[in-house]
This record gives sequence, structure tokens and C-alpha cells, in this order.
Amino acid sequence: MRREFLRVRNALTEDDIRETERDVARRALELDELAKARTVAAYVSVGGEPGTGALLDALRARGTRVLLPALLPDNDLDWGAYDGAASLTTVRHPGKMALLEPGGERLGPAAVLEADVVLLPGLAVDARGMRLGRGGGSYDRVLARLEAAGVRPALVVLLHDSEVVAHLPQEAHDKAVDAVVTPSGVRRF
Ligand SMILES: Nc1nc2c(c(=O)[nH]1)N(C=O)[C@@H](CNc1ccc(C(=O)N[C@@H](CCC(=O)O)C(=O)O)cc1)CN2
Ligand SMILES: Nc1ncnc2c1ncn2[C@@H]1O[C@H](COP(=O)(O)OP(=O)(O)OP(=O)(O)O)[C@@H](O)[C@H]1O
Repeated sequence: MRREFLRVRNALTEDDIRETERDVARRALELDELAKARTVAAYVSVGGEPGTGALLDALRARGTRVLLPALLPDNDLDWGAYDGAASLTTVRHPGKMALLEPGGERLGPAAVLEADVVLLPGLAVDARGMRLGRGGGSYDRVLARLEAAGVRPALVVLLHDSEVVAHLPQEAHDKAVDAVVTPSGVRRF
């Protein structure tokens, strides 16, 4: 399933990605949870992911604190603040696409507990809000950490329209998200 969703993304053009960047930002900024959030955990899109750059800059311009992940050797995520495109650094993790990660101070994996909203990457989501990720388990760990700490930020996955599907296989550790934002709108679970 991952391979098939990635194949569809790989066929997208630069224009498609730019368009989704604008539309996903516009739709996401309509979310009440984002308007109220003081801290948002986000990510810098890569490859065929819906673009997140416009959304990151809009949040920052509003005065929202934006945290971005940095991949650790065990696939857990560290976090750092987003201070504009110039604050990002390109990191090559073996076997993965080059990622843009925060270049400044690293705040530690627990920094995500400060987020009022977590924006998650993914490959697909189903009608129950079960998310298919890239398979590293990074965000599964983030969600487990939030649950263990008893904090409950809004969980929002950003996807293309075709990636909202009826049903995905579920494993015991999978946790549902609250909403999906696609270029055509917001769906809540
Ligand atoms: N933009 C973005 N940042 C992110 C994630 C993500 O999914 N998207 N992550 C989410 O956890 C973490 C990084 N994990 C990643 C895991 C795999 C690949 C990757 O390039 N995978 C290849 C396939 C590799 C393979 O076949 O094994 C790919 O998906 O094309 C990238 C990031 C944190 N930052
Ligand atoms: N809380 C956790 N702590 C450590 N490992 C975990 C945790 N949750 C899941 N994993 C492991 O991570 C691996 C990948 O899980 P899964 O296939 O569900 O990833 P995914 O949800 O697609 O990816 P991601 O969460 O990075 O988007 C599995 O081997 C799983 O056992």
C-alpha cells in the first residue's frame, strides 16, 4: 500500500505541489484549533507531500511557535523551532529523501508535549482516522509519548484528496488522528 501511494505522489508535477501548498495552507488556517494554538508541531514537506512551506510561514507570521522534527538514529524525533526558511538545514539520512530540519537548538523528543496542535505527515488516512505513515514508526512514538504524558493536542494529518480512503489495515499501536486537511477541505474523525 505504501508503494502504491508513493507511486501516485511521484507522478505529481511541481505545479501540482505548489497548488496543494497554497490550498492546504488556506484550508488548515481555517481550523479553529490552529487559530488558538500557541505552539504547533509541524514538518517541512518533501517529495510529493502536500507543500507545507506556506503554512509554516503563515503560522509564524501570526506569532504561533512552530516546532519541526529532526530524525534521530532510532527513528524517534527530536524537535527545534522554525525561524524562517533560512533557519533550516538539509540533512541526509541513509536510505531516505533529504530532509529539511531545524538548524538551531535541539529541544529534545519531549518538546512535542508543548504542542497544542500536531500536524502529521502520512501517506493515507481512512474513515476512522487511522493513518498510514512511511513505516518508520516515528509518529507512532510521538502519539504514544503524548498519551503517556496525558496531553491531548489536536492531531491533524495533511494529505492529497486521493489519500483519504475507506479503510486501512490497523495495528495495535496505531492511534487515530482527529482530522485530515486536503486541498479540497477539512474532514474530522
Ligand atoms: N516531510 C517529512 N518529514 C518527516 C517525516 C515525513 O514523513 N515527512 N517523518 C515521518 O516519520 C520523519 C522522517 N522520516 C522519514 C522516513 C522515511 C523517509 C523516506 O524518504 N522514505 C522513502 C522510502 C524509503 C524506503 O523505501 O524505505 C520514501 O518514502 O520515498 C523520509 C523521512 C520526520 N520528518
Ligand atoms: N510507541 C512505539 N515505540 C517504539 N516503536 C514503535 C512504537 N509504535 C510503533 N512502533 C514501531 O514502529 C514501526 C513502524 O510502525 P508503522 O508501520 O505503524 O509506522 P507508520 O505509522 O506507518 O510510520 P510513522 O509513525 O513514522 O508515520 C513498527 O515496527 C512498530 O512496532
